[in-house]
Amino acid sequence: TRTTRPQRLLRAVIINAVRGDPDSVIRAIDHFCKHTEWAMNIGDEKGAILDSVVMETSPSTVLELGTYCGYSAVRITRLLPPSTRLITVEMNPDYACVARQVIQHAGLQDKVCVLEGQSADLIPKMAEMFGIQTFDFVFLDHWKDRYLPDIRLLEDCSLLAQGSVVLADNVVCPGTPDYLNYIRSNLNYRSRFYQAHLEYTRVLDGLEKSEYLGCRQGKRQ
Ligand SMILES: Cc1cc(C(=O)N2CCN(C)CC2)sc1-c1cc(O)c2nc[nH]c(=O)c2c1
Ligand SMILES: [Mg+2]
Repeated sequence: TRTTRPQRLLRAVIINAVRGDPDSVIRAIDHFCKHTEWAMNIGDEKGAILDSVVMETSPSTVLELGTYCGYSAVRITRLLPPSTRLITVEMNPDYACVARQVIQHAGLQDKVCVLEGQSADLIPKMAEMFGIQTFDFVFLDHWKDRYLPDIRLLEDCSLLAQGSVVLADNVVCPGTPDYLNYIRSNLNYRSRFYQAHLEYTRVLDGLEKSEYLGCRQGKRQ
């Protein structure tokens, strides 16, 4: 196939969404994925849960790991107050290129920084790069095997504060058992599972929301 799936998704956004209207971008991507071609955006069912967690957190500093085509970056950023920025990390340059165009079509380019590179390399530089201390909200949606090492790295870099919220996609499908075991048995977090379905399918999936309680000791027995 001449074009890639992200490029075909971008074309659907350009054709069907109103420039500057984030909700129409979200609708155009969901329509494309339901009726034309499945793609690994969080989607509308889990997206509504993401929206509610973002709104209840009302974060000032936001980090997303795993941009893909920018769908969740648009979902999150459209809910943020004017002065707040989203930092989103994507290791695949082709995905990052499409995401920047999707985000621009939504009119949110001034509120989103798409960082190309590996989360493991970039997390230690975040505080210095952006002049921030901690993230109020972190969305994990990059790769199941990186959730656990990256949450540990965020802790080690003191990038989580008491009250910080970490939301993880795909904890059932494809599944992140090591991350779930860690976060649910760790006294420094209060976790809650939101049952849902894999985007655009009837396959079971879910989101895990974990509030960082600050640095206590020990593990739950
Ligand atoms: C690539 C893929 C295939 C899945 C699946 O079970 N499939 C059966 C059903 N058919 C229809 C689709 C394909 S689930 C999934 C996936 C979904 C996400 O939300 C992801 N988020 C972040 N990073 C990922 O690697 C990621 C992968
Ligand atoms: Mg996902």
